[in-house]
Amino acid sequence: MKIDGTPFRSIWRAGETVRIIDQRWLPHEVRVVALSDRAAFATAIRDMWVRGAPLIGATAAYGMAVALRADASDSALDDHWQVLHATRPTAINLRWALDRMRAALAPLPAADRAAAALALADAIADEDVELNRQIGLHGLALIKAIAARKGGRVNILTHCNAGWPATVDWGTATSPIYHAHNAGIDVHVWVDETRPRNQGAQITAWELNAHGVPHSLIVDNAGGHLMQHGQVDMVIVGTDRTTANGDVCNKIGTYLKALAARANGVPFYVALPSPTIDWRVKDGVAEIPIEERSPAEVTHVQGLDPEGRIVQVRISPTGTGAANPAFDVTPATLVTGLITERGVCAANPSALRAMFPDLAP
Ligand SMILES: CSC[C@H]1O[C@H](OP(=O)(O)O)[C@H](O)[C@@H]1O
Repeated sequence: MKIDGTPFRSIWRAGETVRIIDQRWLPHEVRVVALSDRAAFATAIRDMWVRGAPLIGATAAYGMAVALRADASDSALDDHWQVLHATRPTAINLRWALDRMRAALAPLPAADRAAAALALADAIADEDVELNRQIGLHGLALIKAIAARKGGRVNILTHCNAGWPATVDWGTATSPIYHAHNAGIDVHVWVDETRPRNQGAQITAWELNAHGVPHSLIVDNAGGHLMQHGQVDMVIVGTDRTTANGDVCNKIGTYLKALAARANGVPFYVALPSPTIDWRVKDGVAEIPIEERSPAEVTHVQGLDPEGRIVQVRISPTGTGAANPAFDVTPATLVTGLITERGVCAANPSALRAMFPDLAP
């Protein structure tokens, strides 16, 4: 999408150099950095310079390609896989991308692996852009139907950031919104700030602002109230891992939004590209590993000080500890539909298998 009129992706290549937007400093600074070796890629994923399931996968693919320049031996291929896979546990796209890279590279002579890996990483990035564009077209049909039914502004609530910075481009949850806005439909987005890291306040609000999409920032706990008062026509969120049964793992707080949506008759949609489906897992609550991040993300908050410096401030007493589960799992029974690149399907095993007969085991 565009930043000040200039088209951007969240990750791109300039010759042999891979560059990213370091998202830790958004919305106040757009810092572009080059990632030069395996350690830099691992740090960028682990410390959330880049984040969002599809982008994590694309970044890991490029990380594998850059790592192979240093050592492309069979043992190194496995070691690169291990180091990059260990960065974050929940988004399945990380494993999906690394598995796809290793499967394609292992049969090649070591001398050919780095170049082949770079080409495959490029392909994974380009595929992600197209998958998300297609998600947007299928989601657009849902928004159009609501607009036709109510004959006015469509109010959409989203949680965290499943926007273009969470992917290579377009986003997943935001792609239908961008398509609807571009088609002249009057859409407005309730943007959950999304504690503790505030990806909604810092990234979703920033990207919607840049594209001119009407939006309002809300505290995470306002969504249920807005739904009770008829202020939310649909919820669209992203996901970091969706199971073969249709259970949806996403940023912490998503489950509560799904409960409020069900209680108020608000359709709850999840937008995802097929690499985010983990066909090996059925019961999301029991089986998906939930990342536990630093308590400091809860006890501190980042923002601009009066002098315009980006600072962290403590918001709780020094002696207060914190728990920080980064994700939760919404059972498939609370999901109205899954907006995929092939169409909208029900969140159940048979519908998923019918939508993806070539992928389902
Ligand atoms: C399109 S996937 C976006 C997904 O990833 C985010 O998590 P994080 O910022 O920790 O990587 C969040 O769960 C979003 O819904």
